[in-house]
Amino acid sequence: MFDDFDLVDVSEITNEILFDIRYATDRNYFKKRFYENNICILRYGTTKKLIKANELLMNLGYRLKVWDAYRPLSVQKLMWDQIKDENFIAPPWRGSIHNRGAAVDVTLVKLNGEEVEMPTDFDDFTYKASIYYNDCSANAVKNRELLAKAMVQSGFKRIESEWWHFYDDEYKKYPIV
Ligand SMILES: C[C@@H](N)C(=O)N[C@H](C)C(=O)O
Ligand SMILES: [Zn+2]
Repeated sequence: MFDDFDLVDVSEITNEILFDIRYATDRNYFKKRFYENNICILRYGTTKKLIKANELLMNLGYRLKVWDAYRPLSVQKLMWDQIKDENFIAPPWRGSIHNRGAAVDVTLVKLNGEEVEMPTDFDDFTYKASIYYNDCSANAVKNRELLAKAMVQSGFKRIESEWWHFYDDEYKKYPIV
């Protein structure tokens, strides 16, 4: 039906994953709406991996909630202009894996959608967002690592500076669009 390269609306492929695309609202670090539509777009190849991670988590009583997925390069430029810190935002001349439709910002919720405790909220651009930050509750660390284990088992990689950010380990086959 789809080719791995196709950019798809993930909600048309699965209804098991929740979406709260923060940049389609002003509930984000920038307090600004960047996207016109509240749609989660990813490469189909990446979507299949996300669905696998969600299945693993559903077996444990959780599911994924997506905060960000494909991001146009024009938005990357606007964000870079305000942050200019490569720990937290990819510079537009290199491009983000979000711009390839192969990175996703996700958190864990219970099956009924109830939030679970995590070390920080989305886009906390401080050391508290690091995957090595443990000066928070043991429950928050446990939930962060549960999320990461399911994502990594499904073909994603982590970055050190943001616990919610995961990228498809085959991202290089997808160009920036
Ligand atoms: C802006 C932030 N949510 C983000 O996505 N940062 C990563 C590193 C990126 O820009 O690729
Ligand atoms: Zn991200």
